[in-house]
Amino acid sequence: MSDTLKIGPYEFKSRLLLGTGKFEDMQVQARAVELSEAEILTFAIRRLPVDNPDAPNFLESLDLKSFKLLPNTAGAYTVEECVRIARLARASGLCDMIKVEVIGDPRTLLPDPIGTLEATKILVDEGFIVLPYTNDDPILARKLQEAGAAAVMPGASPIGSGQGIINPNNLRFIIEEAKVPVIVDAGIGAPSDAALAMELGADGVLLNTAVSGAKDPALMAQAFKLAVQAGRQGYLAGRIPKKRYATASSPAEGIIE
Ligand SMILES: CC(=O)[C@@H](O)[C@H](O)COP(=O)(O)O
Repeated sequence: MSDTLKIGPYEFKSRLLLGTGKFEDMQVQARAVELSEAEILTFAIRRLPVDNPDAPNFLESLDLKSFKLLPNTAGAYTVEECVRIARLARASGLCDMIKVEVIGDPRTLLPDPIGTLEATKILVDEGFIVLPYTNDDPILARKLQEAGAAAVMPGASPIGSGQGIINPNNLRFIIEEAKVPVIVDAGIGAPSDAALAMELGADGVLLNTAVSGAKDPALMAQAFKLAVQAGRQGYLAGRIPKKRYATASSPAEGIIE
């Protein structure tokens, strides 16, 4: 049975999306990307010298033809900035997919929900395949889908915090109602967080800091690959319900008195 992640017209075997640009060493980044088996890589457009493609940059150690690039609008604090950055990405031929980030506050880096919705509407109208980074609000997730988002990307916890999933209940609400893929993005700290997101029924996980900041990023990337696969299989297999009291593991029938 093929179990692929479908975003807009694209289909992926891997459900792990990886952020780039935060690794200390570009060779380590390349090895981590390889071991993660991620097919979608995200990067901040503002950190790329888009007006000079020959200038050194953090993507050059990667064979970009092997990946789907997901440029993001990191650093945008207004709708106008976000839309301008997205248009720049498209004009530079980077990709038709865009991860919308409209940040509402510099300390928490939480998204501005109203700006995110507005930017999503504008960019969908302009023909982008829009994947908005959003907070874990089920109502906003619904409105983003109604606006034409190709996926919704609720944060597990603040970007780079490594706190893991703060509100699994909200994620569950978003997942239950979603008609597009739900990709848990940001705040993932350990492979177990990614496995939990997938067990909850998320379609994918996007992370950066947990791998790029690990003591051994390549080994951690591999651990995340396995965790996402395990979580997905656990979800598809259907976990047992939680009960208040014990149930004997060995059935009572057939026991010799
Ligand atoms: C694009 C990117 O890599 C981040 O914006 C993303 O939200 C990952 O967050 P973490 O670094 O917390 O995984």
